[in-house]
Amino acid sequence: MSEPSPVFEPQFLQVRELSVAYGRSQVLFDITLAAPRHGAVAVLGRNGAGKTTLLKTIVGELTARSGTIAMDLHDITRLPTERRVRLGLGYVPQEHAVFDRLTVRENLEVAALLNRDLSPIDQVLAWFPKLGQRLGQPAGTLSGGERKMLAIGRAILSRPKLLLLDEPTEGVWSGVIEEIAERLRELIKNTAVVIVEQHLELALNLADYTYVLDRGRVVLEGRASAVRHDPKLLHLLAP
Ligand SMILES: Nc1ncnc2c1ncn2[C@@H]1O[C@H](COP(=O)(O)OP(=O)(O)OP(=O)(O)O)[C@@H](O)[C@H]1O
Repeated sequence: MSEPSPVFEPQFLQVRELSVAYGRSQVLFDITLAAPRHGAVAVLGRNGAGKTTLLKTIVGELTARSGTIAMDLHDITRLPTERRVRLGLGYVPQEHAVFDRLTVRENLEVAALLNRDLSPIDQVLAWFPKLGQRLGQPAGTLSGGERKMLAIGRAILSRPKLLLLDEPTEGVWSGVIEEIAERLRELIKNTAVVIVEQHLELALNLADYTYVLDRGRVVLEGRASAVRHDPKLLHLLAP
């Protein structure tokens, strides 16, 4: 008797041969990448490699020149951002992820208002108890770590099925990084996550699979455990 063929779960996010340009300047070249329904993939690469451009194109802030983006088998390549959000897309951008002049509470309330599928703000506070002590404080006065917690908290209020995280620990004191990482580990158990992260150890720890970009191309990919030991890795990340 022959072996039964393995059953593969379809990937939740499927990016195929994606090319993106700013005007005449092409920045991404034929990127192919996938993320499972429950699990994280990391996107690494030195400054300017194209990581943020990739996330912005998946969100719909930038338009693909060619290639396709599918989410849960829906082709979203030409959909406006709000339709992608309705299909379950969440995004924590690298910058301007919170309203500086609004308090922590107001930031969370605005996010809850914008999302139809409300989950209580209390859930965010249970996740990040530090925010509970800062509810009346303008977000602009938070520490780097607290701002990231608020940004992630705002994103999870909509219970995204796919969450894109652009440098969730940038500017965060090392003592707080593990606290954020712990929450992300919980989230990854039931969410598709794409994480762009400079903190190599953290990225390889959280992700099942890793893509390394260099000048807009995927030049190395594989299971995080294999990429970690690839001799090309440090060279590709060197400034
Ligand atoms: N609005 C823009 N107009 C023109 N070129 C841009 C624009 N934004 C980014 N670029 C260029 O696109 C390339 C990729 O930038 P991107 O921000 O995607 O890289 P990155 O890998 O996210 O870098 P970093 O780690 O520094 O955030 C860079 O060469 C950058 O200068």
